[in-house]
Amino acid sequence: MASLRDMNDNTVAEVASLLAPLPTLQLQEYFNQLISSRRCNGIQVKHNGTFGKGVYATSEFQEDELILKDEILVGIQHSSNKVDCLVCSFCFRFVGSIEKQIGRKLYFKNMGLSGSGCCGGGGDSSESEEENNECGGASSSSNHNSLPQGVVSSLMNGEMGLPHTDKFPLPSPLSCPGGCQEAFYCSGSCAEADWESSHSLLCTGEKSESVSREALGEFIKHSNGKDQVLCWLLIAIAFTILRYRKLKAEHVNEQAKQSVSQQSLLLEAWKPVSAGYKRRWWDCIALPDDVDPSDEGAFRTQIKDLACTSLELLKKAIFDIECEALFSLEIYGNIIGMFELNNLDLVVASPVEDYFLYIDDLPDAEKDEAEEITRPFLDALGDEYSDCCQGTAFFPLQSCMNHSCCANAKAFKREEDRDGQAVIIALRRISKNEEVTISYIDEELPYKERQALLADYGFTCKCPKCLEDSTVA
Ligand SMILES: C[S@@+](CC[C@H](N)C(=O)[O-])C[C@H]1O[C@@H](n2cnc3c(N)ncnc32)[C@H](O)[C@@H]1O
Repeated sequence: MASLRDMNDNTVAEVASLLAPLPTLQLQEYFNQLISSRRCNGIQVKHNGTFGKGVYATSEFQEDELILKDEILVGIQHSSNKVDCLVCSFCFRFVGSIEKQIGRKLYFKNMGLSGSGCCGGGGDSSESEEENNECGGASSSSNHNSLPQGVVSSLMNGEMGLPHTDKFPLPSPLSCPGGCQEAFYCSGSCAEADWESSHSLLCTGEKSESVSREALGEFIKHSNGKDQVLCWLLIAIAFTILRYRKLKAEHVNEQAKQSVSQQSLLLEAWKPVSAGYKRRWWDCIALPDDVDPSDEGAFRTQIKDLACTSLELLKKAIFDIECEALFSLEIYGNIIGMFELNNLDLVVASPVEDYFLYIDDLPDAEKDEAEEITRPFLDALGDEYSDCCQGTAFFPLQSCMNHSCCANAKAFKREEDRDGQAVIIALRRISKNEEVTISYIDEELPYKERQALLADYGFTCKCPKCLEDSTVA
């Protein structure tokens, strides 16, 4: 087990430097670059003096105006949601066709595998799913009439077509270039970007660059059975290793110009993770409701033991001696802790929902004609016709937003936002220099419940609403 005790002095020093806060100037430079690459010029990230970094408006925003669209650094679709929605493994856009989406879902449903529900299931959230995604309502029966498997298969395989689906074209799914049959993409550029950023190390197919595909499979199985956050961690470590290798390759080409140490290359590769707010997983994880406060110590030890076990599996799967520091328990705990404190729901609305709403809105004669064909499928899907893509992700800029129970912004997917990016919209006018805040919790809850939920993030909220409510609570 890679505890600090087992590591040589160099690696111990490397772990310490990875965990040291980034110098202010470097941090500022990193976020300035990120902001300009995202083309969201009305904001800046800066320290607010009281609780770390925050996002501030550098120009005025009007109500409903877009403040920020942030790309995912590391994200995952919930494993239970994978049978409900076929999406690009990199950008989370729906792929295939309406027929394929419906056929596939019914196929898994007939096997008893589907059914996470649109607004149910999965993952810690710093934003309510309701706000991220509005699930509409075509009239559907909750009576799940199953269809013959032959009909379902021909729909899934593209042998059977449904009316009006040409209005909802989706990109054809491209298979993983590594041959894993688990990742699919909406385009060659997404396939390439995913391969380069993490998937080449995580692919279980024949072209995998992992140390052991068997160990990788074991790690994934273990994580899905315990806590999906471990899969997220696997991607975060693979991402850092591949960034390191890329920087090293670039450096080898530039070697004659200047000499850069292995340690500084790893520090540079680690910067996106380094810039995130973090604490150790077993220190910051919220105590579940069913654990008695007197058992808190034992619970935290149990979480640390889980981290130790999964770290062993991870090392067998993707260990890289040049990045040994990443495989220490301290780093491991801090990456998961960062995720726990910063993750945002990843939600992408379903084109299948749009399709049935479109049919429902057709003029009577056309609607009757279409529904004769579509109705059995809608009935078979039941309320799950509108299931959206659900997952969880870390967004480097959005994660700098602090909380307020009377926030001036929120995460909200608009009609046109059809991929996994985080979209932040102004809830009211925001003036220049004002801090942009979002609510991590349901701000309509009573004061005490809000504070209890926010305790999981390690702070007591002192926003104007809390200050006022605390006097009457
Ligand atoms: C998602 S991060 C927000 C950015 C963070 N301030 C940073 O320095 O990167 C969440 C953490 O920020 C701090 N935080 C956010 N909102 C806060 C608030 N209203 N009061 C006190 N601390 C807050 C807490 O430590 C929380 O765990």
